[in-house]
Amino acid sequence: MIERTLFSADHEAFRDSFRRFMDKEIAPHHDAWEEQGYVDRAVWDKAGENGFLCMTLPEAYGGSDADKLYSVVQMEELSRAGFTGIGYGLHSEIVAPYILHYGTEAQKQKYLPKLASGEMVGAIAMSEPAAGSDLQGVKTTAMLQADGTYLINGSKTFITNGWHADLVILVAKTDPAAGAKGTSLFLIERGMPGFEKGKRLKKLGLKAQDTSELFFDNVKVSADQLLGGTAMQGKGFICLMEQLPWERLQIAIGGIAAAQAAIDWTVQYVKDRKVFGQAVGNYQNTRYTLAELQTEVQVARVFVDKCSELLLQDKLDTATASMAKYWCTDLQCKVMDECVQLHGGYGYMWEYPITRAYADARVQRIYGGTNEIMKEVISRSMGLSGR
Ligand SMILES: Cc1cc2nc3c(=O)[nH]c(=O)nc-3n(C[C@H](O)[C@H](O)[C@H](O)COP(=O)(O)OP(=O)(O)OC[C@H]3O[C@@H](n4cnc5c(N)ncnc54)[C@H](O)[C@@H]3O)c2cc1C
Repeated sequence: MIERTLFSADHEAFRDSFRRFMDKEIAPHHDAWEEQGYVDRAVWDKAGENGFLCMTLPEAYGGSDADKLYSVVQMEELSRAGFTGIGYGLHSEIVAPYILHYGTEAQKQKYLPKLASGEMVGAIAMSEPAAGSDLQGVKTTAMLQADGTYLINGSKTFITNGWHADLVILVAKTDPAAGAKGTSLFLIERGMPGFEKGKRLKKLGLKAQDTSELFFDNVKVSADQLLGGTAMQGKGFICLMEQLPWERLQIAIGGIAAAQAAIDWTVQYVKDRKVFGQAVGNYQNTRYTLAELQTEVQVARVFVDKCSELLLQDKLDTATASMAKYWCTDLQCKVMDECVQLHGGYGYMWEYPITRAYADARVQRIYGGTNEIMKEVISRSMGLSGR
């Protein structure tokens, strides 16, 4: 295996300490959380207390000024262990950065320390029942009123951390006739009159993740809740586009870590499992299958590590990140399928981690922009267009 050069000794020490945290605070409970359909709120507080949320924020806003590789380590560890109910990544590396990059100073001071401490759980609400890939088709509106407030109406679905969320970055149209240029981002807090959570959605995988519907019925907010203030009205789509490379790379990072874990479990399983008087791992089909999967995951990891390097240098472009997202998640699903096969009937039993990993993997090709949309982005970067 090619030695990874991405991480320093400090990153690896952090990996050890986060593993200890997972062993103590997550591992004993994750099965029960899958049964109940959400993680206990306390696991957010504990992560905050231990400095595991929003690590890359500046210290002035409650973070640790850590580089993004600490977040990469955390994502890898959660994915490797299959703790897919834990939404720290989206909270720390998607929601908080929007506020850090585009928020007013008052918004940063109001919300970032609470996100870092775990006092607030964050979510981002783009998708709607009739608008996922086509975000320009968002129907939720935030109409400016004569008194300077905004009146918000609409609904969102499939929102990660949605049920626990105390703070939601909401994508809404401030000028429905203006297409992408009429899109703005709002900061919506739990308890604002007219803002209601819908049901937690029952899913094929990510059983402990509180993915929810959100409803907005005449929610009246002041201009203070417009992310970045009135100067940012109509600029929401640009913010969404700017954040895409890192968001997509995060999915690829998780995908490759999960795929490697699946290979490792399967190697152990096929050594132990005997059929026709010998280990399953002795069969050439098993050995070649695992050799092929390991080769592909190794190749993918080198590419993803390179993308992380580019990210640190601020050079990761959307098309390259889209390649990582599409290719690594396709590979993740292929690895899970082959590894389930090598487990035989046990690979179909929920108590086996490979079964859960198989179910959890499927959504990786769908959210964060579907893999078809990734190919649209990549082909456009090659000067190709369907229209
Ligand atoms: C578990 C889970 C968590 C999620 N978390 C969040 C979240 O936190 N916040 C949030 O806002 N959203 C979230 N989503 C929503 C997710 O981002 C969308 O489901 C995704 O973008 C796809 O949109 P859609 O479901 O409307 O599918 P559609 O857009 O209806 O797509 C249907 C099919 O058409 C294909 N398609 C669409 N357009 C094209 C095209 N131009 N060319 C070729 N094929 C195309 C798609 O690839 C797909 O195969 C989550 C979804 C899930 C399942």
